Amino acid sequence: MLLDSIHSPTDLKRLSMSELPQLAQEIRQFLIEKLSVTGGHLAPNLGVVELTLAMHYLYDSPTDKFLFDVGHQAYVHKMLTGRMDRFDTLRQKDGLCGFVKRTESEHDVWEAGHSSTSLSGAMGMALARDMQGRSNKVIAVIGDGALTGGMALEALNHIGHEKRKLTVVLNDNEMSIAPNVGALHNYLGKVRSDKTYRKAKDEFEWLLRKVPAIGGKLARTAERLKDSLKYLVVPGMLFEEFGLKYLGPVDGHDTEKLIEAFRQADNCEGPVLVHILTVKGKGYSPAEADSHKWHGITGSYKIESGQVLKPVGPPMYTEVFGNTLIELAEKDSRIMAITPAMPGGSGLLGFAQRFPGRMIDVGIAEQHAATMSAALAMEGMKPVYAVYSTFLQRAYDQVVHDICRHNANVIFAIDRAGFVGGDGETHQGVYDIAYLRHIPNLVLMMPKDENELRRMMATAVAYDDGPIAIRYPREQGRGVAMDEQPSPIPIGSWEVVRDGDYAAILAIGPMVHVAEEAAELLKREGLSVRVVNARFVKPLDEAMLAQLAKEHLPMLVLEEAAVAGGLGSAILEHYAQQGLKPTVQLAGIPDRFIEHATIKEQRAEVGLTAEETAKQVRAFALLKRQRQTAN
Ligand SMILES: Cc1ncc(C[n+]2csc(CCOP(=O)(O)OP(=O)(O)O)c2C)c(N)n1
Ligand SMILES: CC(=O)[C@@H](O)[C@H](O)COP(=O)(O)O
Ligand SMILES: [Mg+2]
Repeated sequence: MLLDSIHSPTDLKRLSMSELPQLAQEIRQFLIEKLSVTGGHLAPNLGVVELTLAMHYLYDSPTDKFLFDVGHQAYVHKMLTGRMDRFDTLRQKDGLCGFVKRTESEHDVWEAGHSSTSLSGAMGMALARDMQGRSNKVIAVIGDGALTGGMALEALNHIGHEKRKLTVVLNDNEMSIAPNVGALHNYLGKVRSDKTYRKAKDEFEWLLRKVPAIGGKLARTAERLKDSLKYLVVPGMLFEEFGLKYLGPVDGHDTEKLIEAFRQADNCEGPVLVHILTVKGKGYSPAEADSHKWHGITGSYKIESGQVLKPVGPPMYTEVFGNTLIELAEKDSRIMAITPAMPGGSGLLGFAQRFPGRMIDVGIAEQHAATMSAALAMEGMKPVYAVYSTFLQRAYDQVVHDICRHNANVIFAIDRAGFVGGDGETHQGVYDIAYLRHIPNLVLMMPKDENELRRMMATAVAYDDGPIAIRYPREQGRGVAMDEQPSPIPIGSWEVVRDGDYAAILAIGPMVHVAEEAAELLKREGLSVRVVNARFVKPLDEAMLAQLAKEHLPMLVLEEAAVAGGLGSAILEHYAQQGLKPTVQLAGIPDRFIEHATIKEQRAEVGLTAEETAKQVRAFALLKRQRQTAN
């Protein structure tokens, strides 16, 4: 096996070009086998085997900078840079990160997780290089999906302006996670299939090669003619208009052709875009046939059959959301679903099938999705903006400026709220409470189980007074019975799920059940603890807060979200404004990033467990005695 001899890019360079196809085959086999146990982003990585080989074969990483957009397709890069032996730990606690990770290797120069940042990174690295008089290469690999992200176009615009030397490799596999959407996608499709240009270009080059060595003038004319021919037929001219030289399309699975194209790019002045055509999932038939499903696999699969092993038990919150939205949309034709490139992950495929034209996938464009939703609401529609908590971070200003300021009646369906597990720190949905609750006009709520999610969706659709957000976790429901006709919940009303008079735990979402388990543990010690489902972050249930203060119950606020700016902070602010000083302790995510692991491990890492919660509540007794002694 050639692969056994590869421990660094230096080892790779010792191989002959003719050995690379075999190595590519071995890399694919390695990925298919390893990920059949660990899960991960199989299809994207199978599509970039030859590309990554060509880059490491021709260039000198880390002197030459490789920037992988999103970074979910960097497994081959990790294999070639000495991390093959760590793939059994992929996306696991203290294991190999599923994205590029600077602390893992000197070859990992640019981290991501969120898409469309690589071109800005490349521009910055090229600028720094030039300011420091260095001469290294800068190569950014960006997919056709990530190219629909606004940041990428901002960077392209600047790259074309600066005209500094760098290479953009556009990895065009016609797929985002779902099939890619948008004018850019259609445009690239023309280049992929433009037989006229490809035939004319090949014939022209054949002709040029036939004519004996052409003198300078005629060569320059020929070059100009080729460019004008290109201008006439090749739609890839968009990039030339942006100020980048366009090369391609190149077969993205032919290592030799890729190396030739990169060499050509290296010989050009200024920025170059090399457009490569690849197949997402290349080399594994189930993934080639359905690269949407095989974009990212959570869990394991059977290699031969391609059967993905699904968790048994209640449906994910996402599935309950998708099914409930269909029910609601049956009765309300104003309802539209908007997704920034995540129709599958957000549970909207059924909705799209049932209501063609009422599910709008805008591509990787969270900002555009938000502002467009505001306009839809202003014009009498009932837009449901379905977005992961972490990706909504991209649209913070649009939420403030275009939705809440207008009090636009947009419904936010914020999925992946809380820890997300294997995707780790770039994807944790733990900041949305902090970045949303301070915005005027917004209602923010989170259900304790899947039935309450349905009730909150009914609440949101019935609510016409402005923006309203529901956040829910990346996990299965609790297996509770679901109301046939979910009834709306009074806005701002919390729920006492367990009575008690020793202390109170105010919890939200899945933490309500952690609180109930903690209360059960404490009951065995004779301590009766009240559990409140503090399901509205905004508005707070001020009547219940007054009651709790009046009873002098010490309180613990339990949330799977950043403590800073979270629900607990809101409660402390409320009491401070009332001039009250009850005992309120906060339990949530501390001021640091939480890396990849299972959700259970991530919760344990920050103490969001029944045992830790019980310990904190038990400490109230000590606090009480200390206070009594002091008085
Ligand atoms: C800001 C942001 N929005 C959404 C996502 C989710 N996401 C991850 S990869 C991906 C598709 C990327 O498509 P492309 O760039 O073509 O790469 P490919 O997977 O096809 O290689 C999306 C939408 C993200 N990572 N970042
Ligand atoms: C790389 C990326 O951002 C997406 O593929 C993300 O990993 C999807 O997350 P879920 O698996 O939670 O849908
Ligand atoms: Mg793609």
